[in-house]
Amino acid sequence: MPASHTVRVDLAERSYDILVGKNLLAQSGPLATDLLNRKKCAVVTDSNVAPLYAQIVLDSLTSVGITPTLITVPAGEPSKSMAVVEDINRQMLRAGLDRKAFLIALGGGVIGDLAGFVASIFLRGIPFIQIPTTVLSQVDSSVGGKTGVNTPEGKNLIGTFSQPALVLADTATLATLPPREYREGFAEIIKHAAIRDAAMFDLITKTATDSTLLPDLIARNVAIKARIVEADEHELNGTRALLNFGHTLGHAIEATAGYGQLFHGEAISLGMIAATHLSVQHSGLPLSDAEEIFALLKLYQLPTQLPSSLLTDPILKHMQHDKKFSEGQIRFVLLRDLGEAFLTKDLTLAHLTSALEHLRS
Ligand SMILES: NC(=O)c1ccc[n+]([C@@H]2O[C@H](COP(=O)([O-])OP(=O)(O)OC[C@H]3O[C@@H](n4cnc5c(N)ncnc54)[C@H](O)[C@@H]3O)[C@@H](O)[C@H]2O)c1
Ligand SMILES: O=C(O)C(=O)C[C@@H](O)[C@H](O)[C@H](O)COP(=O)(O)O
Ligand SMILES: [Zn+2]
Repeated sequence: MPASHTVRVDLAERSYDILVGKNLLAQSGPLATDLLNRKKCAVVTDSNVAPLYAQIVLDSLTSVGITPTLITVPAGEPSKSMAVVEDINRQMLRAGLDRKAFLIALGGGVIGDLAGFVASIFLRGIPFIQIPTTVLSQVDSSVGGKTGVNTPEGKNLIGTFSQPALVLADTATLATLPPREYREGFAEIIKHAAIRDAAMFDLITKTATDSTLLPDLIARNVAIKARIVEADEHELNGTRALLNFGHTLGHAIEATAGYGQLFHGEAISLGMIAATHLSVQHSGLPLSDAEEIFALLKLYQLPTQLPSSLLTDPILKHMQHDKKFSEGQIRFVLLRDLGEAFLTKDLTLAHLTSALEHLRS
């Protein structure tokens, strides 16, 4: 069955398709062969996804004469580490994979970031295909080429820009997501709408009670990211930085909680509420718009209050290790209106402290 939606990411020689639809896993072998014409590959996945979906992908690969090596890492954010990167690279070397091999990242954003990074450095780089299996990874992390791992100092501090050759977003896989992991992805969906497309709020609201709308929402929502990445692939001209809405404090909150304690989307929900509050105070965002964002995050049962165990000082310390903090200045994304984001360096630590206080009230 063909994909129900195709979104093209136009990046000259690094262009690729995002296919969105049901039962794409079973087509991964023929699609990979048509595109790459390579005979060996690593399939990197995690311990939750492997028993559910690895065999379908392995069978599809072998059906077209590709020899796959399955590599499974423990599920969860702590696997996004340099130690696991080294381990995967060494497993690939021991399996005899060479520069003619390719890699498939099968899983959520953790696997996409981790395995995409491995592909970008293994023998100085081999092509890779993203097969995202969470809402978050289908609308966000599988697209745009940001790969990498965390360190105790902060999120995503080691990594590369490396675009996939193809993204296969099989929406049938979302049926097995636990509810908390399903809902988490809507934080990034709401983020895309908040920064670029206020009209999408309606579809996001309707999808909460009608999941048949999900493939359409995913395709339309990931297209927002695709257009932004096309305009600023390497985050150089200020356009791509808008995708960091909610992330300046969100990443710091996520790292302070301890990787995996608060999910990425949950931390970004808190970061967006803080950024929305600052937008009302500093950039004229109407309070009713801020309330609309808040209501949508609530609808998807995302966190709206900072856990009391997370103290302000450690959060601000983590924030100062982030890529968004440089030469004493904080890069922050605010909203002027729903769907209209902009970048500022005018906020101070005092402003962020007050936004964190707001998150506690
Ligand atoms: N590169 C980017 O542009 C980008 C964008 C957004 C987020 N991220 C990163 O993505 C990561 C978060 O991704 P995530 O939310 O997908 O987390 P995740 O990869 O940890 O997946 C969430 C959980 O769901 C399980 N799972 C995955 N697919 C499943 C399925 N179909 N059925 C049942 N269980 C399944 C996983 O094993 C895991 O336990 C963070 O590290 C974040 O920093 C990267
Ligand atoms: O693709 C981007 O650009 C994003 O900012 C998407 C974010 O949702 C994602 O969490 C990203 O990893 C954050 O980027 P970082 O450079 O701040 O680590
Ligand atoms: Zn994010």
